[in-house]
Formats: sequence, structure tokens, C-alpha cells
Amino acid sequence: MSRRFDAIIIGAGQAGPSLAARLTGAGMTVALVERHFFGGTCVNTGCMPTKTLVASARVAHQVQRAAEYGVVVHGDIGIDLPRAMARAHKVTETSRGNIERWLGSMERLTVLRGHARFGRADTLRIDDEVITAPRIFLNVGGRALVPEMPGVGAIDYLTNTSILQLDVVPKHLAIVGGSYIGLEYAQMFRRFGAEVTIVERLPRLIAREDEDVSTTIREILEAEGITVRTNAECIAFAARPNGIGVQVDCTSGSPEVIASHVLLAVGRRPNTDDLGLEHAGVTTDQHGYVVVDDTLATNVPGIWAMGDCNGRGAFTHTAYNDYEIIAANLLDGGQRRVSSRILGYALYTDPPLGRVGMTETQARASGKPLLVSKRPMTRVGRAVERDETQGFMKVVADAETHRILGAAILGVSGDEAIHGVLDLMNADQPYETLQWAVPIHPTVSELLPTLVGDLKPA
Ligand SMILES: Cc1cc2nc3c(=O)[nH]c(=O)nc-3n(C[C@H](O)[C@H](O)[C@H](O)COP(=O)(O)OP(=O)(O)OC[C@H]3O[C@@H](n4cnc5c(N)ncnc54)[C@H](O)[C@@H]3O)c2cc1C
Ligand SMILES: NC(=O)c1ccc[n+]([C@@H]2O[C@H](COP(=O)([O-])OP(=O)(O)OC[C@H]3O[C@@H](n4cnc5c(N)ncnc54)[C@H](O)[C@@H]3O)[C@@H](O)[C@H]2O)c1
Repeated sequence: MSRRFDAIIIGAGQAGPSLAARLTGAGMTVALVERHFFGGTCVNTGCMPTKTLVASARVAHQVQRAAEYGVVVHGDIGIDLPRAMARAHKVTETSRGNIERWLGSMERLTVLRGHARFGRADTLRIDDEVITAPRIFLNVGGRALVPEMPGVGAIDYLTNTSILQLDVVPKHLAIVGGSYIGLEYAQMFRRFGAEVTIVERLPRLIAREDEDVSTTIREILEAEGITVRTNAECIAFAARPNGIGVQVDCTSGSPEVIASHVLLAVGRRPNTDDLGLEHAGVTTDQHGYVVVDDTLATNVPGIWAMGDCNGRGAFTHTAYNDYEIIAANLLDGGQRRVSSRILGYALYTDPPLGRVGMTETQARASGKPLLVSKRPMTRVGRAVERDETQGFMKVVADAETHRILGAAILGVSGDEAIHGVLDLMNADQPYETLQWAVPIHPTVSELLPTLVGDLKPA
């Protein structure tokens, strides 16, 4: 016997619960299947615990700098990692509980706990239960990628999940991968007192960004005592009497880093390998991401994919926007498309990197005539007052249309200030519009009109 619903959602991550609210609100009966924790990656092992820990690490750093600000701290400064972790877990548990209560309050929603697998295109099995629906929405997310690196099976490594169970600060944390996860954890644990080495295969950190961004981030991290090893080919691991050997075939530096702990931060893989997609006929790409069109529909009518599992975004806000696109098109007669999304994101190092749109490199490659403006944070009053002047702000515009193509604010409050540019780009207005704004003094954002006023041919 199977139970029939109007819609089934697999995964209670960043898109599933909101879609359940909209569908049930529209009168549909909906089953939402979750095999693990409500809230998915962001709430449980991603954004929320990491940003809570980043906040603890920032306090540690600020206390170290207290004397520079004329603040006298008496006694020893130490890190109570279990307490910092407990703070992160509390933030997670509160959010998870809120989602659970919210789902529990939805009329016409049936929450099923377990792992869902397709039997047919309209049928799923969850343990002994079989459910069917004419509409199925995948929101299955992803997990840490663990490549077949030599020796990886012989060592105890950490991922973004297991690192949250640490109760002592590692003596020496080697982090493989110098992108979002690697850099946020590197600075955090350095500020907690660990020796930290980042091992990155490419020639520079966070290599998707412009070279000036990568270089400045590296300088910021190195100034705090983090060792960065780039061009690290042939990474291999071996158990050593004094720790874990991370073999690094770089052009310079020691060929082996001996670490007490190793964090793998080399990307994600989608949770599509055990979903029975072959029984539904749903197409995936060579990395396992569900192939979707511009409306997030798969090749099988009646099946959509949202969030990290479709490979069209890798952020909480892109997963949520996927839900918005699907809900608008299905329920509100909308014509929303993923391709019209202007992507913004932030890297939560301190100072953070706020980004929107194209990098300067991408803009140059587009062949458009460009205007570029760049300003160091040493010339931003608010940053000077706070004595946090690392980084710069940069904006790139189309010289013909006067539309901003992209921007980066690597500096204090860059994750917030970037929204001025993000909003302007979404409003599809020329950069001159910003020049007539009257921003608040003293803020980091108040420099945006000055920045665009300095735009010059590239
Ligand atoms: C350490 C870290 C830090 C991050 N920080 C940020 C950040 O600061 N900002 C940001 O925007 N993004 C951040 N991200 C990325 C962000 O967490 C993800 O982009 C986001 O969570 C994706 O949401 P999702 O809904 O696609 O999937 P998920 O949140 O992963 O949810 C998928 C859900 O589906 C469930 N599931 C999977 N398969 C099945 C199945 N077969 N049956 C039933 N249930 C299933 C899973 O248990 C999970 O609950 C971070 C990620 C990590 C790892
Ligand atoms: N602030 C945020 O929004 C935030 C924070 C954390 C994570 N995330 C999301 O989580 C996802 C995963 O982050 P991530 O940093 O693990 O992955 P990533 O894909 O962004 O970067 C992986 C890094 O590992 C390097 N690498 C790959 N194989 C390697 C190898 N064998 N040896 C050495 N280096 C190697 C890559 O060159 C790259 O720099 C990202 O897609 C990101 O969107 C976002």
C-alpha cells in the first residue's frame, strides 16, 4: 500500500521547509522526508556553527589587540574550546528546533524521518513506507568530498562535520584546501591558538577570485602566523609517530608537514549517489549533480531539484532562491529563471570578503569596454577609526552601459557594505545613481559613491 500526496519534498535543508509552507498553504497535501537533522548543512554543520565560532575567534583576536585600543586586560587570556563549541551547538539547536516546530505546525504536511529512494519517477520508498506524488522536489544537498588521495584511508581526518566535535584546540592543524571552508577554519583555529598550515593545490588561495584578492587574503592570514603552501601537487598522507604526515610536493618549503590534525576542505559532493535516481530516469552530470533547466526542472516531468544538489549554486541564499523561483513559477504564475540571478556571496575571514557579480578577470575576458575603481581600506574613515584597515574595495563597470558588472569589498564590514552594490545591480541602474545617494557617515558603505566616482578606463 502506498500513500499518495500532491507533492513530496526530499530534504529539510534551505529550500524544502519553505516550499512545504507554500505548497501546503496553497491547499496541497505534502510529504517532507528528512533522514538526519532538520535545517541541513547550513544550520547543523555549515554557516551557523562556523559563523558562531568565527565570532568567538574574533573576540579572541580583539582581546589580544586590546592594549592597542587602550584597553587593559588583567590575567591570562585563554580559549575554552568546549564552551565556544557549546555556543555554536546552541545556535544550531535553537534554529533546528525552530524549523522542527514550524514544520510540525503546518496543516496538510506529513513529515517522514528516513532515507528516501526512488522506486519510479513518481514513487519513493522510505524504509517500509512507499509514497507517491505527481510532483517531487529534491533538496538533498551535499557532503564533504573525500578524494582518493594516497594514504587518506590510513589517517583520521576531519571534515566540516567532525571538526565541530573537537574539544581541544589542535596543536597543529593542517588544512587541505584553501577556499571557503579552509580559510574560515584556518583563521578561526589560529586565533584559538593552533599552529595552522593551509595546503592548496592551485597557485593561489581562493583562486576563483581576482589575484589581488587572493594575494591580500594570503597576506592577512600570514600576518596572523598561518603558513600557506600553494602549488601543492601530489598531496599524500601517512601516519607518523609524532602525528599525521601531509606530504606536499611544492616548489618551496619542507616536503612534509607533520600535523596533529588534518581537515579536508577540498569541496563538496551532492547527496545523489544513493537516491535511486536511475529508477526515476533523472539525469545527473559526471559529478553527480542533478541536471536542471533554467526553471530548476529536471529532464523528468514532475521532478525538480533545488539547492546544492543541482550544481547551480553552493550557498544558503542560492538554495533559498531556488525555492523562491519554483514557488513563484508554480503558484504565482511567475516566469522566474536561475539565469537572471545576480550572485553575491561572502567569505567570512576577518576582515570578510563581500562579493557580487563578475570578478575583474571575468569582466576583462568578456571583452566589454571597462571602467575600474579601487580604493584601499586605509582610505576608509570607518576602518581607520576601528584600526582595521586591511584590504580594499573594487568595482568594475561597463563603460558603455554604465552598469556595474561586479564588485569586491575585502575589508571590515565588507559582507554588509557589498549589498549597496548588489541592490543597485538588481535595480539595473547605472553607477551614477550611487553617486547621488547620501550615505551615512561614518560607514564603510559611504565610500561607495566615491569609489564609483573614481571609475577610470581599464
Ligand atoms: C562549513 C560550511 C560553511 C558554510 N558557510 C556558508 C555561509 O556562510 N554562507 C552560505 O551561504 N553558505 C554556506 N555554506 C553552504 C551552505 O551550507 C549550503 O549551500 C546550503 O546548506 C545548501 O542547502 P541545501 O538546502 O541545498 O542542502 P542541505 O542544507 O545540505 O540540506 C539537504 C538535506 O537533505 C537531507 N537528505 C539528503 N539526502 C536525503 C535522502 N535521500 N532522504 C532524506 N533526506 C535526505 C540531508 O540530511 C539534509 O538535511 C557552508 C557550508 C559548509 C559546509
Ligand atoms: N562563506 C561561505 O559562503 C561558505 C563558507 C564555507 C563553505 N561554503 C560552501 O561550501 C562549499 C565547499 O567549500 P570548500 O572550501 O570545501 O570547497 P571549494 O570547492 O570552494 O574549494 C576547494 C579548494 O580545495 C582545493 N583542492 C581541491 N583538491 C585539492 C587537493 N587534492 N589538494 C589540495 N587542494 C585541493 C581547490 O583548489 C579549492 O581551492 C563551497 O561551495 C562553498 O560555497 C560557503
